[in-house]
Amino acid sequence: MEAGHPPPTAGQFVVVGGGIAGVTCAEQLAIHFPSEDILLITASPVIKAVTNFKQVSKVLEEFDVEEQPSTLLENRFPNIKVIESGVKQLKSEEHCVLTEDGNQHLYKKLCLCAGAKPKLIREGNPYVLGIRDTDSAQEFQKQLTKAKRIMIIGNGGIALELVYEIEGCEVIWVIKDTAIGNTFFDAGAAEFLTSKLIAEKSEAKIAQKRTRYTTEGRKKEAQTKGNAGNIGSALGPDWHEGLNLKGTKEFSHKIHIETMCEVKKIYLQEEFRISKKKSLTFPRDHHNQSVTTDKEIWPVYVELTNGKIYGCNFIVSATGVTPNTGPFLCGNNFDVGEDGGLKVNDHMHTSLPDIYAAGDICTASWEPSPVWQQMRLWTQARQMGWYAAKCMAAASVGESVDMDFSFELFAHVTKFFNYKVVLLGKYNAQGLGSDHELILRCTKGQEYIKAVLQNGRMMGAVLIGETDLEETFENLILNQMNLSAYGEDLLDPNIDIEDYFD
Ligand SMILES: Cc1cc2nc3c(=O)[nH]c(=O)nc-3n(C[C@H](O)[C@H](O)[C@H](O)COP(=O)(O)OP(=O)(O)OC[C@H]3O[C@@H](n4cnc5c(N)ncnc54)[C@H](O)[C@@H]3O)c2cc1C
Ligand SMILES: NC(=O)C1=CN([C@@H]2O[C@H](COP(=O)(O)OP(=O)(O)OC[C@H]3O[C@@H](n4cnc5c(N)ncnc54)[C@H](OP(=O)(O)O)[C@@H]3O)[C@@H](O)[C@H]2O)C=CC1
Repeated sequence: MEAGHPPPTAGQFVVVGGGIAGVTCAEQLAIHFPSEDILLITASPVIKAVTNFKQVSKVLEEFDVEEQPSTLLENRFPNIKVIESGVKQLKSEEHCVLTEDGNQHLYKKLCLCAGAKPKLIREGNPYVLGIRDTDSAQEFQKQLTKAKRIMIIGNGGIALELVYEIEGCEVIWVIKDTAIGNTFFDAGAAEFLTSKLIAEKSEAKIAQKRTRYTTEGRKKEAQTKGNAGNIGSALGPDWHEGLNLKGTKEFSHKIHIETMCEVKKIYLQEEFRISKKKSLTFPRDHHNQSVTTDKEIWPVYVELTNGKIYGCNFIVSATGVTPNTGPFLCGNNFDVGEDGGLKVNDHMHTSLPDIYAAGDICTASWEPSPVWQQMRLWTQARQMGWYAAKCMAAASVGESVDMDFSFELFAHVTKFFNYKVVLLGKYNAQGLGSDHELILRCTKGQEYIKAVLQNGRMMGAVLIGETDLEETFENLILNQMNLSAYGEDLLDPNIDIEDYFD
């Protein structure tokens, strides 16, 4: 053992990370073993608790997330002890973790749930912001209140939410693809949503989604920012509800989309002034009107791979996440996936003895069901944390456990541009090649429904709007009924498909 450290506590169940995955895992372990102490070690002074959990259908689930002081968790589960200190080092051979407060903790079984970090287009550039936790979201808001124009890079969940929510600030949205929202939508769904984006945004306040964060937790977080370099838990749905996402201007929405390009070079103001040869591009809105004469001097200029250059106040890099596997895991020989996550098998077990992982940090490395894929989402963090606890419990008493049902079918419910969005199975025909057919139904401004079929069987679906079809489609994907005989009738609005199949 490390010289100078207090003697380690006895081996127990230890969970690292106070996000959805870690907290769910600790809670389940506490329920399985009421007479044992469960240690939850987290770098953030608030934890994320799942509340109001509702199983909407067999696989679809909805819940709220509350950011709470860790004492609330300890009150609910007297056998959970929370340590608010980052893990400095894992010593897997010694079954021990060292924390930044100078203590060491022996584990008999450990679950790593340390989440992920934003994957930024440029590390260390003060004008490039990522959004992950409460602190980074607040920093973004602070910068936005002084901004006239910002650039958003990326085409996934965060970018989709931001372009819809930001007001009073020009947005140059830079995407690699031809259509918006590539991580969730195909071109058809993107077109359906784009029409909403360019339509004048209603003055009415957008209906709230879910999630409330307690100010209690926030206050405490502000007071205890002692864990320099450590990240807080990821935000979740409705993270922007409490933030005033308004720039300095009076207009509502001004978005210019640059498709099929990436960032080539970022110039600071001074660098740009020196390279005078470059001429500025004036951004245009959807009517091809110049939105500015651009006499402005901007703090930062961005050259895109299509040759255009835009000045802006700052850049948001909404370009995905990287699993948070270092430096506290250095020196341990984990198998990692292509995306850098800790590989876990069908029992959430990593490649090292007695170490499990769940949530954004891990890479699912089992042979998945044909209609499931990993995405770093809230629901999967909860499901993985829950299932990891079940596997840890079973292993410690020598029992076997079957794969949890939630991994049978990918199911995600969320909101984009104020539409309810349900994604099921291979919703974008991922991995199906050209051997599939799509059946579509679209009513502009109201709903967009897409069913993905292969050999007459439904493999996935996208449901945008209040379609009420999620349960029926979920069943059709799960039971793999041959739907060839129904053809296009499957989405005929005159046929009540729910009655047909339920
Ligand atoms: C802006 C934003 C919006 C999102 N919106 C949605 C959405 O609408 N729907 C959806 O499904 N998903 C959404 N997500 C994704 C979702 O939030 C994550 O997938 C999920 O929260 C991951 O949970 P986790 O527990 O694995 O990790 P995290 O929530 O990141 O938790 C990791 C925990 O580990 C702790 N930690 C890190 N390092 C250490 C260390 N060395 N020692 C101790 N503790 C450590 C952290 O402090 C934190 O408590 C969003 C993400 C972001 C950033
Ligand atoms: N409502 C919801 O469900 C929400 C979910 N989230 C989740 O939070 C996490 C973080 O969100 P986000 O950052 O948007 O991540 P996402 O993974 O959703 O999207 C990242 C986007 O950035 C693109 N990209 C990656 N690298 C570059 C680059 N160098 N230049 C330009 N574009 C690039 C990706 O394109 P490509 O795919 O081609 O690599 C993709 O379009 C994700 O796990 C996401 O699923 C976030 C907000 C809302």
